[in-house]
Amino acid sequence: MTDAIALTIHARDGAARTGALLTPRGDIRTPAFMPVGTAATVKAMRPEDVRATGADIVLSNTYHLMLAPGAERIARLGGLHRFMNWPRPILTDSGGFQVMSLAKLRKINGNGVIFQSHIDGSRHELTPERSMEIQRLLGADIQMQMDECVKLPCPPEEAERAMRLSLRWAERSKAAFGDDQPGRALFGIVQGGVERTLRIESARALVGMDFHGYAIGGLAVGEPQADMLATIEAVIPHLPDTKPRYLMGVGTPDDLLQSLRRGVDMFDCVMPTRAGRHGMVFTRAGRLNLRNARFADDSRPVDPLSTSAMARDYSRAYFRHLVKAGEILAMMALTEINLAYYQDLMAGARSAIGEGRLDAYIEETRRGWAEGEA
Ligand SMILES: Cc1ccc(CCc2c3nc[nH]c3cc3c(=O)[nH]c(N)nc23)cc1
Repeated sequence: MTDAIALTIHARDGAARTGALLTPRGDIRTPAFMPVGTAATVKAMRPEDVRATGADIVLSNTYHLMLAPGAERIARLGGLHRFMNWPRPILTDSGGFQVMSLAKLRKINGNGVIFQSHIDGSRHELTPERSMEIQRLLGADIQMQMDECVKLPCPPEEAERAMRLSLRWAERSKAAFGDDQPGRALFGIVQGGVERTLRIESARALVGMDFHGYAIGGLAVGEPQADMLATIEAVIPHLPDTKPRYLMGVGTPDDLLQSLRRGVDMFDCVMPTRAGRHGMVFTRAGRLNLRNARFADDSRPVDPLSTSAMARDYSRAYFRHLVKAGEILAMMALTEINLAYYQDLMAGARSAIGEGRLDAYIEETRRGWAEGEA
């Protein structure tokens, strides 16, 4: 068993790579899509069904779990894997991002962030040390440094302030992670807004601290795809080739393809699960808004080529009926269909990279969306 979490690369196609992150709790095939399980559940899905879509790892959240049910309680109950009955790898975010986007009356100072719970208004402080303590109590296999992600667009001096604060918090997170968590990893998070020089300085400083992997943060916050891709192209050459690269919060199927061909290994996004709960499904022929009246008499399956039986064995008309009626089965089924689509997309990319035909795969996938009679 490897001491830390090691990335083995099986094949390359241009800047893209396919391989696996080997962890004590199981291998993570890359490029990987990681379903979001914010409050210790991938919403509307049982863990065995999440696994059946092809997921090797799920994400969970320091911010949500520290507020409810509490990190110490989860630790007393055997840790997060036991608590949510997910024996495979779990990655937890450090909480700072969620505080800034969810909490009330939050205030960042050099030491950390003070905020009021969005649940009951109770007052909390989250520091790099406390974030790492929570992630350790949860038992996360991949832990994230505490950072500050600025909203875009923002003035360069604001991006610089947050980038430098994130570097100071990177040092403190690494010290608090310690060297007594074999088989677990700590990832640094590159910040710097859309400022090329700040991004490069952040990446080089983090590499100097020697993390197990590196996330590109500060994106998927409303910037155009071109800005996101330019930032990835600026950062990747400054990250170690044999360590994993995780693009946080990204994205649409096209975002994933465009990013993995530039060398990204890991993705997370709420889109497939959130869209599924709102009646929108991803298919090989593009997106379907199943609330639309045009599906009322459409007896065709959602996506006959999906690995999900829900996408093959039920009609669009049936799912439109369920969505309009607010039936719970709609949320369950459409979430599963979307997660299966994202996993199928990643599996196709892994095979294409392995066979040196990634560009053709991307071309034929995008053609399916364009031509699809979705
Ligand atoms: C459960 C869970 C949900 C969400 C996330 C990622 C949340 C997320 C971002 N989402 C969109 N853009 C994002 C940027 C950042 C970022 O810069 N830093 C951090 N720590 N998280 C981000 C991680 C875990």
